[in-house]
Amino acid sequence: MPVQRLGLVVHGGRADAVAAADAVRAWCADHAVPCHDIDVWGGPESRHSGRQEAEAAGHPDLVLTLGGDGTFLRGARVAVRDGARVLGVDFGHVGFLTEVPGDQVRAALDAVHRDETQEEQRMTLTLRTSRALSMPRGMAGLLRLGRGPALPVPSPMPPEEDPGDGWGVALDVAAINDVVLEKLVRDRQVAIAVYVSGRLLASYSADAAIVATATGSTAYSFAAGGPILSPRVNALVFTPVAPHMAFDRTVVAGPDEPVAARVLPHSGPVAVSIDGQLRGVLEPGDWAGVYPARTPLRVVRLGPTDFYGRLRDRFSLSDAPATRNEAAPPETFPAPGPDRPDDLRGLRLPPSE
Ligand SMILES: NC(=O)c1ccc[n+]([C@@H]2O[C@H](COP(=O)([O-])OP(=O)(O)OC[C@H]3O[C@@H](n4cnc5c(N)ncnc54)[C@H](O)[C@@H]3O)[C@@H](O)[C@H]2O)c1
Ligand SMILES: Nc1ncnc2c1ncn2[C@@H]1O[C@H](COP(=O)(O)OP(=O)(O)OP(=O)(O)O)[C@@H](O)[C@H]1O
Repeated sequence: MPVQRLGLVVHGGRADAVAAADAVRAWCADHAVPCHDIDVWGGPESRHSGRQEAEAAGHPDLVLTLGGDGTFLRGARVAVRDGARVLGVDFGHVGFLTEVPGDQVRAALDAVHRDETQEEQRMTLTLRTSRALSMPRGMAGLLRLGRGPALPVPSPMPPEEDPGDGWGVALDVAAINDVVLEKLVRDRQVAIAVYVSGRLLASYSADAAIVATATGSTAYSFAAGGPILSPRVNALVFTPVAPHMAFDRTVVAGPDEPVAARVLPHSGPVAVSIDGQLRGVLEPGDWAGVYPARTPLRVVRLGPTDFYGRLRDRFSLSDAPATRNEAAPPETFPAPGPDRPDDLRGLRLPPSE
């Protein structure tokens, strides 16, 4: 379907992204597509939830981001609320989530408009907490030392969704990368009992506990020693950060196996971060349960994804020194041939020639 309305998220600190935004507006004018700038950075009065941003932008069906992974996450937060698609144009440092090189923005928009693109659905995470989240007094000032003003605390889902006592409060939020429970103050670790699929796994005293999606498996979860998951996998990846115990392994849970944590009595305050943004604080006695959100993120792909090529490229993977004298191996396996044996037909492999 052609683009009906475009929401534009721009990394204002990058001259090339700002210039590309002008090209996008010109493309929209040429194609009679309404274009709405979405200010996801704004001051304290203008930082809104994804749902409010989507409404203020007139519910775009395509959110285009011009920036790095952070800019993509900010735009995706708006897109996922409405089931809109998101396309990331790369003007950043890592560019794991962005799809299109900066100089190909017009060609990419043409392809989307002509319906020549593909869509990839990424599982997102949401959570229930024992009580509505709140932010401690003075936090807003501290957050200004970081990436700018805080997002609002997530609202509870409408009451009709809530079955009542004991199940806590369902929060109206969708994480693309991760939900992180981390220590709020540097000298007080989090102490949490962790449950997978409703069963106690272990109690941890740690700097943080990460619950990541496959998308987030290359972000904080990776830095904490977690595994890399294909974006095609729907799973919850639980990884403790610096746990003070011998068992520090990741546990990968299925999409119907929630990961929950009870904050233990002697724990320090626990910051709840969603995709890197602090959204509230839990205290001893509180709990949080993380599970798949109802809406997946719809990511525009210009062609078949080469996730593993991107992995090799973005993480600058180098081959073992012991293989240095070998001839460079072929880029693909198996060598492409015209006909694929029957038993390989259903598998995702590089296209045959
Ligand atoms: N130690 C760490 O690596 C660490 C610590 C805190 C948060 N984070 C991550 O930062 C994310 C927020 O990203 P941001 O750009 O707004 O803040 P940021 O700039 O602090 O991000 C940190 C880095 O993570 C990269 N990144 C983000 N999502 C990624 C993904 N899915 N795969 C690979 N790399 C990814 C970014 O490009 C950036 O280089 C959080 O969701 C969390 O996963 C990482
Ligand atoms: N329009 C804007 N107004 C105010 N601040 C902005 C604007 N655009 C970007 N910024 C600031 O730029 C920074 C964006 O950093 P962030 O790391 O999220 O970008 P990114 O897209 O991930 O790019 P990179 O890959 O270079 O990190 C934030 O500090 C944000 O406040």
